Amino acid sequence: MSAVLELDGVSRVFGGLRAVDGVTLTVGSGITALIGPNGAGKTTLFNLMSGLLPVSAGRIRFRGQDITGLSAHRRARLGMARTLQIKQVFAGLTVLDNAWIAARQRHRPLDPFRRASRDRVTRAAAEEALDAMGLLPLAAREAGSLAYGDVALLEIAMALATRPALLLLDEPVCGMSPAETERTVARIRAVSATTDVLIVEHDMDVVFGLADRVIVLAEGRVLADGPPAAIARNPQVREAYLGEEDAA
Ligand SMILES: Nc1ncnc2c1ncn2[C@@H]1O[C@H](COP(=O)(O)OP(=O)(O)OP(=O)(O)O)[C@@H](O)[C@H]1O
Repeated sequence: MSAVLELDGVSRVFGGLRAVDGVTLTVGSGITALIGPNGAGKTTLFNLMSGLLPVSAGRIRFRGQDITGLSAHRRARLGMARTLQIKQVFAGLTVLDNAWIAARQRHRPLDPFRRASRDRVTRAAAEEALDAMGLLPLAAREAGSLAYGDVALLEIAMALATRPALLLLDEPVCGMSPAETERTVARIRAVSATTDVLIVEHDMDVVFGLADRVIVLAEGRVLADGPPAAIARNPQVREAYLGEEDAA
């Protein structure tokens, strides 16, 4: 089985600080969770993967292709989709239009004469993505009128509408009620049957309930990498988190 995403010695330096320090890892099929104490470098690593930040050193391959120097936009067109901690939907547009705009970014036409068939593909991708997130009944609603949990689901739907090979989710249940969290977790689990997912998440119940594999980052380095049960037992991981609690 080949990995969808491969990082080899990836580092990112901010001034004198090595926020990400020589990370080598692969992201394979199913749901991979990236966890770690505050300041471990998770967000920075996520931004390096998606191309929001350039690496200071190392290489990144996506579906076998070296993408180290590619912009976030180019990575998206190759099939990498991401959501951000700060929700980004067009509040004045309908739910369907939001998904449609997202779908169109990936399925942009090269041939203007094929516009009609392209529009069908775009619309189908938008509707499938909304359906996957349970949002089809809200398709005609203005996105700005949605409950917080539905906005978060719409954001994931917008990423899915590009029909990605890899979906990167940054704290997808942050700020949600327990009921919204449960619903979102079930949707992400269903999506993972057809799309590989990498999730950065602080909620340990979500991580250990959802992930097939957990990668623990501490001080910019990979501390542990394995199935959830082994990670939960790992003494170094426990120590990294206990240290955080002591400091709090
Ligand atoms: N743009 C930046 N400029 C300078 N330092 C930064 C920048 N972004 C992150 N850092 C530093 O890099 C380190 C890693 O930060 P990062 O946000 O990646 O960690 P994190 O694991 O996502 O933390 P949290 O769980 O608190 O969100 C921190 O020490 C942070 O202060």
